[in-house]
Amino acid sequence: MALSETLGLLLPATAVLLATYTVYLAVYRLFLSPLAKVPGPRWAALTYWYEIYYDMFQPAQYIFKIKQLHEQYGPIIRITPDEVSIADPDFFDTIYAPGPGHKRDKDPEKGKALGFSTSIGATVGHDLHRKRREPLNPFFSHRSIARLGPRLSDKIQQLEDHFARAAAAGDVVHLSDLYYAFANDIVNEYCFGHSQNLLADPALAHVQRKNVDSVLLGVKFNLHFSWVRDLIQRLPHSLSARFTPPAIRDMIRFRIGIRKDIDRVLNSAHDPVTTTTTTGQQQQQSVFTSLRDSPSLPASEKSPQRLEDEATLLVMAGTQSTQLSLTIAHYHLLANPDIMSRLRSELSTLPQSDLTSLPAVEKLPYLNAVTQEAHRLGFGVTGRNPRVAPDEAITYTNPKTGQVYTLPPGTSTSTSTYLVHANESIFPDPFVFDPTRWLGPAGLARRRYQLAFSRGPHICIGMHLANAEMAVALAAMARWDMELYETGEEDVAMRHDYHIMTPRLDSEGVRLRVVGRA
Ligand code: HEM
Repeated sequence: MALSETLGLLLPATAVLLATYTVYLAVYRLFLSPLAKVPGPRWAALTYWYEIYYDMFQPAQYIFKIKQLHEQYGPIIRITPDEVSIADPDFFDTIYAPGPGHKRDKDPEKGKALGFSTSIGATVGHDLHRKRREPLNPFFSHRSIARLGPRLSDKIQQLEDHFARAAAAGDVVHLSDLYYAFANDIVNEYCFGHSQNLLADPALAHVQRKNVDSVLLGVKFNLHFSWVRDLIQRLPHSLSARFTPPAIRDMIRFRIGIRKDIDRVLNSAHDPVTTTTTTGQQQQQSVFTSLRDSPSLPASEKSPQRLEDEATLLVMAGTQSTQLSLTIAHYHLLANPDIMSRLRSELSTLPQSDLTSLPAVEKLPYLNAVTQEAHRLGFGVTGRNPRVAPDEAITYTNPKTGQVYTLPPGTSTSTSTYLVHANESIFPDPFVFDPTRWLGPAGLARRRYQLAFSRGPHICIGMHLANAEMAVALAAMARWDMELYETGEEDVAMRHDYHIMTPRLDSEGVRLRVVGRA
């Protein structure tokens, strides 16, 4: 048979097959799927293009649309053909932190957005995640972080030197850059025993921060079209470089730097680097020397590629999220003099020598409340981070109608932090920065709705580190009189969800002038 005849038969047959499959898929998704009875817009049940529209054409807006849809359809809705959103703050733990005996996997599709697929943050399976996370946990306990006090003080001194120089010269301080550098130096030193001392070079910090922002702007594309990224990565370097934007090239350089650090650690495998604490105990110097020596991890888990993934996540998460919470807190302290004055009067109750002491400042209730409120309006990881119960059905009863929904094992289910932190019944006037909502018995009761660090097996490993950084940095900034410079609430308010909360896209970050010592 001639080629043209074969094609003449094959093309219509393929078209008929495709059309039949499309009709079958539509009928399945709308009527036969176990999720068919879950309320929500039919377009969202029918096609992923509904989500793609609100992620890509309305830049990173689906998170807000989902809140609107909940107001329209109720607390449980289907937001993609395979994912259900439940806007019930009291159901959060069932999805994310169900307790012993219940497994929760991550949704494998969502991990594609960021890359570093073998890091704990992107590990899909419950058991593998546990195996990878266990050797890391001791490093990030409250006790371990408490030992960092003196190192934090050095970095605070560097930060204050910038404030002092800016006060003398009348310069504008790019606070977002300084906090980016501050958090980056600390997490690098903790992971590898050294940093690039970014705080000494705010201009470089600016470039790196902007590059990370640009990379994050690509997360929605990577989420929906990860195959394009994978394809580009498989091209010869000379070709792929043409399609690679400058920010991604910088990210590649960043990963090459991380790999060098990992190689250095792995190559000193028989010479573990240890330090002696003030009590004379020997302790591992850095996170990665410890991972390298961990007896619970098989060799395959210590491959350079896996450790590179782990380190990339730790450094990125440890820098960007902490910078955001610090910047939000600092902005609101300057924009609301009454809040600043209450913080200062609390700090004035401490002896002078304790003002830079981590154990002393982290116990201050109002300073802690300011931190909590900054975390709340930072919304933690804004990407929905759905969970999948691999071997049990999840049952949800709509409290208003009494209707029961049974989501079969394997259903991707989520509650975004935005749905909880912006819930008026828990946080009245949710977009107002009000630390007092975390004080007293009512404040204590509200803590269970603080989800900035999530909960359950994937709870943020760097929570105590971030809080320690917040405590010492906020105590330090309160020692200075500052004025915001060409900065408004739009520079710290969530306007997009690019995995983390993103303010208006043309924001320069928080900038200020330092008047002098308070
Ligand atoms: C204010 C600062 C921070 C916030 C709001 C924050 C928020 C979060 C959230 C919400 C998660 C859970 C994501 C999920 O459900 O998959 C998470 C995970 C993680 N965070 Fe943080 N984080 C912060 C600081 C840090 C720091 C300082 C580090 C570095 C030490 C860090 C490292 C990680 C890692 C490695 C994970 C993955 C944990 C796992 O999947 O087991 N984060 N973070």
